[in-house]
Amino acid sequence: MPLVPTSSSVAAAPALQVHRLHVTLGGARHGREVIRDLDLALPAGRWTAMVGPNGAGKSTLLATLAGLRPAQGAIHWQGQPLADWPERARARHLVWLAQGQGGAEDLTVWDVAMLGRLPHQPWLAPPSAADERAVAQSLAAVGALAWRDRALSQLSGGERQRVLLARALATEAQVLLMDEPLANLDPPHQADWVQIVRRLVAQGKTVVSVLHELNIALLADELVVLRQGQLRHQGPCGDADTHRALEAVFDHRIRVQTDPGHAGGHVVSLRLSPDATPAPGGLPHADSLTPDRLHQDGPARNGPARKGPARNGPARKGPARSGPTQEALPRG
Ligand SMILES: Nc1ncnc2c1ncn2[C@@H]1O[C@H](COP(=O)(O)OP(=O)(O)OP(=O)(O)O)[C@@H](O)[C@H]1O
Repeated sequence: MPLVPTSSSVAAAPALQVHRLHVTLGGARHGREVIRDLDLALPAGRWTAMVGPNGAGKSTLLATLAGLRPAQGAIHWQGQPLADWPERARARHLVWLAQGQGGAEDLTVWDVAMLGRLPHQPWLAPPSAADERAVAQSLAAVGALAWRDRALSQLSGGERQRVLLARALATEAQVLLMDEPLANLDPPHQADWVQIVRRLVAQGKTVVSVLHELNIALLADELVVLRQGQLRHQGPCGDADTHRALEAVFDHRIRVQTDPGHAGGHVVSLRLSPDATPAPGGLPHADSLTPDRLHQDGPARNGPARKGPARNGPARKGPARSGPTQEALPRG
């Protein structure tokens, strides 16, 4: 495989190398290419945040890196082609937390978290002491141990999200891919999530997370900025070039400023442009919806129902858009 160009920040051997990746969704006949000719190298033992506008291809890319979407091009984890990983080894090495995961509604919180141990368990074997310990520690880490006997269906959106995070943690994988893991989490639990990620990284694990919460994304080590299925920038979160790239992909509707009082030292604020002033009735003036804007980032941004400030918050999707669940990862 040809060497993938690495950014200056990818000093150590990359955990992931992607070369000339193309992903088409929607079938062979009416398919749309949503990832185009993408090269990427992600550092091992670091936290990388993937950001970009709605429809940029973030979730598709993350699922593809987990081996859950057919793709053209090369994906190497730890220098080994993804397809060559034995299924069971891959399921232990790589865990994927999808946004808005459903399923397993009748299982208890404990049993849901125990699903994360499947890649470690012999077929039909009861949980080992190590399994029990990993599940208890993971539930404790997200503050969910007290609900261990409650059914998943009895939990709020944020509580459920924490249990699904515990399931991912219980796998004790070297690489964690998380798609909008902060959806439904209140600020204290968002802060807890950041601290959990920091701990994982301190243990040498690699975390890749798709985030709409830009202020939290800027706490990562590295930012991958996507738009229209292409890599627009990759760089350290503290770099001015990264900040400018971030502002550009969001049409300068955000501003990144230095703020020593803010965790990480940089803060993202929204810019309200005059041409987006709501008309009577709350919708943007039709004049502000230029053809350019209407067609910029695909269907998700079309029409007057632009999300405005909410685009920076937890944009949780319903189960219908959530794609394959974590159980879809091969466990062998
Ligand atoms: N089954 C499908 N067929 C065709 N196009 C699809 C399909 N699923 C998603 N898409 C399109 O693929 C593009 C990328 O979608 P994806 O969910 O990866 O974007 P995203 O960056 O995660 O968006 P968001 O920030 O809204 O979650 C979007 O334009 C979307 O409309």
